[in-house]
Amino acid sequence: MMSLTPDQSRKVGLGLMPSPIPFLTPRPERRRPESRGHDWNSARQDKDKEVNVQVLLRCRPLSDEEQRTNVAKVIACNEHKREVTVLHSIANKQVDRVFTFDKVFGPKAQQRSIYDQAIAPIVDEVLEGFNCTVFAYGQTGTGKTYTMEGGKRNKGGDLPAEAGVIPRAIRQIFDTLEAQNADYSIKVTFLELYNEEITDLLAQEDPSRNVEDRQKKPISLMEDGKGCVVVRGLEEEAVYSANEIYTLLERGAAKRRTADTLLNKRSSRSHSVFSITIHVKEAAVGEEELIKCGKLNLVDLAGSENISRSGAREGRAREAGEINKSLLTLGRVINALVEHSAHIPYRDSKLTRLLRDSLGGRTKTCIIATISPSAHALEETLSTLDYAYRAKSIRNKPEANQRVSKAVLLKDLYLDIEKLKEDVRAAREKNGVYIPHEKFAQDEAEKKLRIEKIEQLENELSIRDNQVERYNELYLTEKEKKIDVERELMDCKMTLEKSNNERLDLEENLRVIISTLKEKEIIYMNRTFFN
Ligand SMILES: Nc1ncnc2c1ncn2[C@@H]1O[C@H](COP(=O)(O)OP(=O)(O)OP(=O)(O)O)[C@@H](O)[C@H]1O
Repeated sequence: MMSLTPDQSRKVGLGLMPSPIPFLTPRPERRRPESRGHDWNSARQDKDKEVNVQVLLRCRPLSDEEQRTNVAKVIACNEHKREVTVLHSIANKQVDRVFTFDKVFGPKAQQRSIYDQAIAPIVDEVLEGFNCTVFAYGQTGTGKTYTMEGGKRNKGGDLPAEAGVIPRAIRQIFDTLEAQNADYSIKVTFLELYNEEITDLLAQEDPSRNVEDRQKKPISLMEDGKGCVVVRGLEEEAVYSANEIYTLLERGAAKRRTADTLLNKRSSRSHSVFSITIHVKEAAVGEEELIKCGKLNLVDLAGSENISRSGAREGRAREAGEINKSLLTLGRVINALVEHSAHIPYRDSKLTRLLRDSLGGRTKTCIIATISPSAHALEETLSTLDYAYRAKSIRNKPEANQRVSKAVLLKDLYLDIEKLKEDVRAAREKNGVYIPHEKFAQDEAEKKLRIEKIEQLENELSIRDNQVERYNELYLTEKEKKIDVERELMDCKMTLEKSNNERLDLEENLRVIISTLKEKEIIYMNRTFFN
């Protein structure tokens, strides 16, 4: 079981779903925010409204190297028609393929324009209390990280033109809340999923701990009993200004593992999830102060290319295999959702467990598919386009998070503190991890139910096995009977053929006899006539 260090216990962060967080209001003296006109009742009325996952397509420009070597371009983007055309010829015959997406951004599209058109409205939804996810999907080197994180910061602290979705989202959140004079808190987490293991990209190395302790990152995924996935042991970092984000991104980027591949020297072979949780104090209703909460997940997936093409070998085979397992499961989840299958294999990989609510759940989701215009990447580009096109038909039911009263939030926090104290005690005494009594009882009850279910399934399986065995025996008997009948049929056919041949011989003989008789009759008549 995992144990927590006192340092972690201070900062333990929970969940892809918003967790109760201390209300860090930077300016308590500020006046109440003006209402932005959002009607929470209407948000609740929207409960059953299904919306499709939004899919955007971004094609990067040819790199300097590609331009220098005159690499052919096989992609044409029509932003106005929201179409991307893959110029393709087979045996001198032009067989272009055209795909339509919710938005298409060509090689000239600027980071700012993509953000303003596609992401800013999503961040507005987060500020209204929704959970939203944006994830980047595509082949290595097509610009996923460029789109999500973007270029380096300017010295002055302004956003550079190359800033990606993450810094722009943080800037928009701060700007909006400041303009409203809102009381708010913003917290971020940054995790990496690599070889089905989660690493906290924001966790500071504690030099006082020994190497073994440092390597043991007790981060695990847990279900919270309400169908939500919780990342246990993840540090939540409070952010007080938009400029701080670069320090966090740099801290995270430094920790991200990269491996050289034949396609891209510093190819990211892991998935990363950057989450921003916002708590905003709303106008008080009577005595009660209400707090709304929204969460934005920004997911940068590992390169989608297949293992053989990326040149991953031997030492990295496991690594590549695991990454593929997560992406394959993501593909299977998308297929199952599109085909309305009864079983969606979310549990088959950590990535799909993490993204569960974003695919077919209550989260608003947007996928940015990134492609290269180069002829060399044609095969992967077509596969990304097919994948992204399929994802367009996934339907989610976005639901705004319930507002919580400050009193309830504080109560939750006190409970959390108590739990963390117990965790620390358990860690100090090195006797495992503290689990509250109710949680333990609930886990035990679930375990009992699961054991009963397994027994029931085993019984059903054994009944089915017996049936299968019986049917097998029946099948074998029938098969033998069939062989006998076939043999008899063959004998009959041979007898029939023999009889037929005999009949033909007899008929031939008869014909000879008749003709002989006729000849004799003529001779006899001639003799009689001349005599
Ligand atoms: N739209 C773009 N405009 C200009 N340069 C771009 C664009 N997209 C990507 N690039 C450049 O292409 C290179 C590869 O991009 P990036 O690292 O973002 O790819 P990636 O898809 O994240 O790859 P990986 O899967 O390895 O993480 C970088 O040098 C980046 O600056």
